[in-house]
Amino acid sequence: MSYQLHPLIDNGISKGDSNKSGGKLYCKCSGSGHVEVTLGSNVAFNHACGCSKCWKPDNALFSVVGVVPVDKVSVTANENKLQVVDKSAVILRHACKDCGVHMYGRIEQDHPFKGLDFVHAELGDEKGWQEPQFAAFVSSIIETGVDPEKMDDVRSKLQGAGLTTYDCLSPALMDMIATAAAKKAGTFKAK
Ligand SMILES: N[C@@H](CCC(=O)N[C@@H](CS)C(=O)NCC(=O)O)C(=O)O
Ligand SMILES: [Zn+2]
Ligand SMILES: [Zn+2]
Repeated sequence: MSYQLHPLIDNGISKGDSNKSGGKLYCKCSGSGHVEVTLGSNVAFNHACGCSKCWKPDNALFSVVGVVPVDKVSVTANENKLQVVDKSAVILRHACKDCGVHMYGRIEQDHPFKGLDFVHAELGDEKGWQEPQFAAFVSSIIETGVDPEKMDDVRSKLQGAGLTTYDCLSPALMDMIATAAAKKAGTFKAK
């Protein structure tokens, strides 16, 4: 193919290990200068994201990002190298000042996903992280410069890799957001 979706997707997705209970993530700085984040659980809702805000490896059109409870995330080396990319975003993405890799994204404001941190498990040198489950914000890759005429091809490649494509989040995640909104609005109907 003339473009890369993501290294974890282009060559066929490998299943994760359901017993995996965490591991370490490293930024791309070499030697002892890397930022290290230790996760105390596997990622959940791991997915490809085409939005312009999520960190992507070189030449990839998509990010792969999943969530971990905030209390399972700790920065275990070189935390002083982290800075927030965009303080006005919902997800405060903490990136390495030197290599630019996003080590974790945290939500501080009131939001249905508050309490979950967004991480890129591919930054770990260990295998077994949950494999990508779906592709989100697919149309957003146009905003990063992809020719709109390539979209059918991109979607069929994602689907061929086993990823259902969405132009926002998956139905399960959109339902969680709408449920929180309904509770706020007073329109929520419990079963
Ligand atoms: N089309 C926009 C979509 C951005 C967007 O909404 N990203 C989603 C998926 S990561 C989100 O939840 N963003 C919240 C945030 O970035 O704070 C873009 O590509 O920049
Ligand atoms: Zn770095
Ligand atoms: Zn994103």
